[in-house]
Amino acid sequence: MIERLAIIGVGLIGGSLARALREAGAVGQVVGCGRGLANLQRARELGVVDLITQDPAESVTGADMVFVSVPLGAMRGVFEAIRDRLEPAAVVTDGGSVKGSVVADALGVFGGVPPCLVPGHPIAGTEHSGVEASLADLYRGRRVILTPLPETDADALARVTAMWETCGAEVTCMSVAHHDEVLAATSHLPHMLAFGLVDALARMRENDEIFRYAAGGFRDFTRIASSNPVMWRDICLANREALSAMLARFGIEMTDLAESIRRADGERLLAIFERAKAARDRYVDASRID
Ligand SMILES: NC(=O)c1ccc[n+]([C@@H]2O[C@H](COP(=O)([O-])OP(=O)(O)OC[C@H]3O[C@@H](n4cnc5c(N)ncnc54)[C@H](O)[C@@H]3O)[C@@H](O)[C@H]2O)c1
Ligand SMILES: O=C(O)C(=O)C[C@]1(C(=O)O)C=C[C@@H](O)C=C1
Repeated sequence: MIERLAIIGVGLIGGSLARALREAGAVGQVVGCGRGLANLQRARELGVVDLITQDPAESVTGADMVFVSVPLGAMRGVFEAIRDRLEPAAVVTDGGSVKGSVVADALGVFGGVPPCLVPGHPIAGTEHSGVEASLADLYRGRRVILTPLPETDADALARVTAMWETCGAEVTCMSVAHHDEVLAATSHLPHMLAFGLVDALARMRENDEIFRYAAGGFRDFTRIASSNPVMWRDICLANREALSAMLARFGIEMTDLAESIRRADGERLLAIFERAKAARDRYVDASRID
């Protein structure tokens, strides 16, 4: 049971956590903190939070759990604002999509990794933003990755694990570097492909015609190109090393595919598509959390 939860950044991710914990009856009071007053007022109207403030330092007063769910570029500023105001027993965790940058921000601000910090990342989301888009069941049956450090307090890790399990998620721990490499491949690269494809097509003269005939495949593949541009700029900058390596590798694969098409190498094309179909079918089966 969390007595007082501070959510700094009451958007899709923070709002969904508050909703899930409330629905489970696992939280006493929720304090919402953000920059936009209208979004905070809406969060209170929707019953996602009880109290609102635009001051991160004020939001953590009396909080036993602090969840930071702001874009990655704003993490450091939030850490600076709350550093001297955290309760001695408070646990701090976050939902940022890249973990190396969050840990680096914490190191820079706290002068070392604070034992109360449990870096985390719910592998769940949508292309929508803001509290209005938050959902009580966003994390049900989904995975949450935690990247505890050697300094991380075992009790803090247990409390954050229990919090996510209460939301119906399955918690996995891994190293910061491994997290950032894996997510560069499975989340950040696909977003680059979707943004890149839509932008390229939209800039082509004949695109009015092209988009008119785009159907299910285009829609499925490009849904994530409607995601928040600021959030994705920050993710790219925060994970630029792993993402650049992944883009370079993928570029080689695309060149190979294009060459097979140019050479009319049907055998090679079939081999690639059969391998890909088998891998995706396996993934779909394996990614089900019952
Ligand atoms: N959207 C997704 O699918 C998804 C999934 C997993 C993790 N994440 C991560 O979660 C975090 C939040 O993403 P989101 O989708 O909830 O975004 P969002 O835009 O819905 O919410 C972010 C909120 O943070 C507030 N904010 C921005 N700067 C702030 C600051 N300096 N101080 C206080 N509040 C501030 C914004 O006003 C907004 O209400 C990001 O770090 C993102 O990488 C997103
Ligand atoms: O489903 C979506 O819309 C998402 O983009 C969610 C998604 C992803 O799967 O890539 C996006 C970013 C995250 O950090 C975690 C999850």
